Amino acid sequence: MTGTILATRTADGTGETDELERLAETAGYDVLGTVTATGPRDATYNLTPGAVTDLEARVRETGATRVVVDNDLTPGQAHNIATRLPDEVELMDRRRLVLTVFEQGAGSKVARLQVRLARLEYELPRLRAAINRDEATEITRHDEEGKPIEDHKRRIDATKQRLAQLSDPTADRLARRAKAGFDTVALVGYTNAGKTTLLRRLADELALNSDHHDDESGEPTVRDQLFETLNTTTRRATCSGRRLLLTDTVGFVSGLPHEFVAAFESTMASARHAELVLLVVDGSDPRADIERKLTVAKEQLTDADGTVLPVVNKIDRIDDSKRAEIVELFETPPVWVSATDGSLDALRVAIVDALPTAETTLTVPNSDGAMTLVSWCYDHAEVREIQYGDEIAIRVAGKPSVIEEAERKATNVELPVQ
Ligand SMILES: Nc1nc2c(ncn2[C@@H]2O[C@H](COP(=O)(O)OP(=O)(O)OP(=O)(O)O)[C@@H](O)[C@H]2O)c(=O)[nH]1
Ligand SMILES: [Mg+2]
Repeated sequence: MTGTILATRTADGTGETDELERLAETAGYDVLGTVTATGPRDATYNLTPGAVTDLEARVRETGATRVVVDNDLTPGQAHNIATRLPDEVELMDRRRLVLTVFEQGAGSKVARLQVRLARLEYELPRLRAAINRDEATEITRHDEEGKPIEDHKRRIDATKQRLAQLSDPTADRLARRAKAGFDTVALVGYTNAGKTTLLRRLADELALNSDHHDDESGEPTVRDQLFETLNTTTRRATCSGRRLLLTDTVGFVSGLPHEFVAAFESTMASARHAELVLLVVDGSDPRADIERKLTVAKEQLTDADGTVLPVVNKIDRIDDSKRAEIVELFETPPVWVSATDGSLDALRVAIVDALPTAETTLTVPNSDGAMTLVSWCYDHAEVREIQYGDEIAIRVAGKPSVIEEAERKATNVELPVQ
């Protein structure tokens, strides 16, 4: 653990450091204290001069070896703050901290390359600024040719090329699966909302099989940390006879630095192409946070193909008055759940209701072929009613392409041999 001091700036004195603190803890830093600057933006530090003086004092008094500033710092601002701090203190801005957390969490090859690209892009303007200040010697001592900017750019290009070669198969995979009769459902939402916990509950209660794909490292993990899920995980579930593929995604974060958009891209692709998106919200957050986080989510989901179903999680931690207070934030009524306590039946019903559904009645001669069709219907859709006689009438509902296939199969059922 390295002793860390956080620094934030707010215009009106209502500083919010929870998220920064959790990010720092997720990175494994020991947070020793926070300095809050109140007042307008200051171009030299992006803090206030008074706060930088406080920061300097706090660092010296606690022996902290790292400072994390909540705002994004230009290379010049970073330099100005760094010169006020003891030499051994590492200074990072919020972006650099998010990068560090991503670096620790990236599991798959693609995720690692995306994080590497984000880091190289983050470093490029800083490297330029350092060279302009004639202080490049330290940063560039590994660059023997002495062309650090060109080399850096070459590394960026090489990383982009490797990423392109490993092009993300998410969209293809989802299209294939949708064709194969699966309803694709993605869980999205702010980091720590409870997506992974919910996925595990739904899959555990409903799973016939689990379906693992390349990008994933086994059982999805749940820890009280941000960005616990950096790689998507897909598991199979069955809901009212319908076969679902549930995909977990990395949590959103507000003010996502642009370098990370690519890192989020592959996980967001699964959400964008899913037939249904469960937008998971932590109901125990303060109302204002929920509102802010919903705005972030909406931005990310503007081009989603499917229906978006809001799900308010952690209702074990809220009372009726809190519910009444937050319900008005939603354009469509949310489903209320607790992923850790209580039943998810209402959610399962809501999932099936929200999926595109077709219904048909198949009438086929009573034969062995009919029995095969009946059992196929039970495996792939919801059999709502069945009547046996000389003919068998099966009223069945499910994914439209599955119902079409059932109709095709029904026309091929042959008369029984007399
Ligand atoms: N009290 C309570 N805690 C919950 C509930 N659901 C999840 N949690 C806790 O919330 C924390 C975060 O849950 P995760 O499932 O990892 O959240 P996530 O949305 O997957 O987070 P990221 O992967 O970081 O995006 C864990 O400590 C869970 O145990 C709930 O219904 N009630
Ligand atoms: Mg998760």
